[in-house]
Amino acid sequence: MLIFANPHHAQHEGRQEMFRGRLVPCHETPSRLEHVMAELARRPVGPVQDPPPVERAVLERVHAPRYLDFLRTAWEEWVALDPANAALDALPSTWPVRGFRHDIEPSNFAARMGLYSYDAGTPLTAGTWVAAEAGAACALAAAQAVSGSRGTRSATALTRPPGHHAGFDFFGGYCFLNNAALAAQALRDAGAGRVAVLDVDYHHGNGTQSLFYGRPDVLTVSIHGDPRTEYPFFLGHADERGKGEGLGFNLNLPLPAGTGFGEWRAALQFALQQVREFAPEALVVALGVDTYEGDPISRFRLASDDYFQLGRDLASANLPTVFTLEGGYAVAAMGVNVVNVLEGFEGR
Ligand SMILES: NCCCNCCCCCC(O)(O)C(F)(F)F
Ligand SMILES: [Zn+2]
Repeated sequence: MLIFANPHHAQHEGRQEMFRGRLVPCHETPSRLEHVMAELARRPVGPVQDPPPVERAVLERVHAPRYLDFLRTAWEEWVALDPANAALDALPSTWPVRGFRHDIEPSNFAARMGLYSYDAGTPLTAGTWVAAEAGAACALAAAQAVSGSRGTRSATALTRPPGHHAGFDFFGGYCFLNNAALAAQALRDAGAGRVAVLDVDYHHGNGTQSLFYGRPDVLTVSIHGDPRTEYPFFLGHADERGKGEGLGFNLNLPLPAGTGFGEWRAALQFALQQVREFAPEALVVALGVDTYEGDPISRFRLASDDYFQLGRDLASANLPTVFTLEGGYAVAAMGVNVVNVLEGFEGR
């Protein structure tokens, strides 16, 4: 397995997020990835390398140019408003919900923060763009590594910030660039006729679903906490099956809070069966380990040893596979749980 680690991830370190109505210290911290890197040093599953730079045109295969422009310059705009802003993260506070217009881009910075986001839990900081772009580079390098005849069997984008909540032109849920979607699109552009994305993070991959919802060439499957009670709340129900020629190529498997590995694994087996029937040339796994029983913000009950089984089950699909790191907030167990998946996948 080739591993591409984000050398700039620590440049994204939010101070506070709006969480359950209060501003609290961020859950999505640099130490999450540091724990994974430390565990990989103890239990190597393959060579770890920096990714090559990413080209803007490749990011535009998934994200809107005006959104990318905004992300790249948002921090300097924020500080230009008031030098004191340099000591604060930028957070949105007003959003264009139903009935508002999205076609005209206001010149007001607070308005543009809201135009390009959907929650106030995702602080934008001085280094966010550099970190997010380098994370996308990891995902693209991993996709490249498994592409074509000389492709390796598996590759992992070891990165933060995560990506699966980010859409065509919006950030949220700690995500800015959709790494799993970028990998899937890159696999398609490298010649894979069909690609499946399987999202095993605790939270529904709303961004990934929305990006491919009308397309039959990318199957998107997500196993997650029931959105009636769990974030992101407003997408992820079982009746969302795709639209137009993409109808039948989106599958949501919402599970109740409190779900244990037995029921969760049954959903995984069903998801893998649908992937097999789709017969893709490659698989992207949006790997969040916030399904862990000790996760502070999530409510499934997987134990660390269950992640070995998850890795083995994913390997049973027998597909060239790209892993993108998504969520997981029990920081001390983060490294063990992620490496358990990768070791299980590699048949260790
Ligand atoms: N009252 C619930 C508030 C939840 N706050 C946001 C949770 C974001 C989860 C992010 C994630 O774990 O899905 C990702 F993989 F993207 F990192
Ligand atoms: Zn999550």
